[in-house]
Amino acid sequence: VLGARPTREWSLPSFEIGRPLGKGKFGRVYMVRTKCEPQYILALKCLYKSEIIQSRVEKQIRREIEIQQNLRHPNVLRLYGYFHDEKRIFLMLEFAGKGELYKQLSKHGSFSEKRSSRYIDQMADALSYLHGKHVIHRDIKPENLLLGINGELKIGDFGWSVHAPGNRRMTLCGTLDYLPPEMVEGREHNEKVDYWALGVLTYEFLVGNPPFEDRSSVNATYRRIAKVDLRIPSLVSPEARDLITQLLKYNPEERIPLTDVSRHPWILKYRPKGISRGGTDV
Ligand SMILES: CC(=O)N[C@H]1CCN(c2c(Cl)cnc3[nH]c(-c4cn(C)nc4C)nc23)C1
Repeated sequence: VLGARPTREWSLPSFEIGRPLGKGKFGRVYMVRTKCEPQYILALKCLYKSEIIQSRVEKQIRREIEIQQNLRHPNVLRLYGYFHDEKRIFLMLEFAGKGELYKQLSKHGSFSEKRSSRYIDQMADALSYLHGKHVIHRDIKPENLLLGINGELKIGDFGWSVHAPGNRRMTLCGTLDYLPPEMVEGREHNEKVDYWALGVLTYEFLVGNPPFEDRSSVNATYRRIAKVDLRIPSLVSPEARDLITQLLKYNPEERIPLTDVSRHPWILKYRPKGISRGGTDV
């Protein structure tokens, strides 16, 4: 859309500001349009420097920008560029026409086997691409996923991604539900943490809640993850059950590799025969 690296300098006056799309941790996201021809629609993410410095996440934001700017994949939200003024940093992000996936998930409760399978197929594609560039996402969950205009899945937030392998102590601000045992136990971890998260995501799409959720306490969730206390309801098909159990292995080395996910029976069963661009007819 906006070419590899915009030769021109972007600034706030380059855009007509539209409606707010939502808010991230450190600021808001607005739908905007470039003033000059050709007019592009973008999502402009505004981050406040003061908040970034206060929360001591400057390095993380720099990493997010550096990582996402170099990624080009149909299931990864593009970061076209960024600019800043004295108070704020602005990220020029691809606009995902069908919005946040978690809103669809909470609206429907859970997704059909076909819709879930199509999403997981696209996630496996995107994760293979990221791992090929030695990027671990580390924060795969419905809240970080967006939907393009044709229903195709887009991984959005790269706030927690690192270059593999990582074992940085992370202030656990988000949900623990997606963390694998090795991260819950603060041990060294590698890109196989995303395999575990893919298994959690598959379960949550089909069942409507994450597998180790225990609303009684954070520690209860910790314990269930560390024990891999996995109970898959009978509503889940045997093929989906097989894939989930092959991803949710305590030992990272035993988790089914992404190449095998892409050719798993539950994935092949629903893959479009024609040349459709991997979208999910919703
Ligand atoms: C943490 C974070 O950035 N979360 C969200 C806010 C909106 N944002 C979007 C981003 Cl970053 C990109 N594209 C979006 N499209 C939408 C959206 C579209 N519809 C119809 N409704 C919405 C909402 N939102 C975005 C990411």
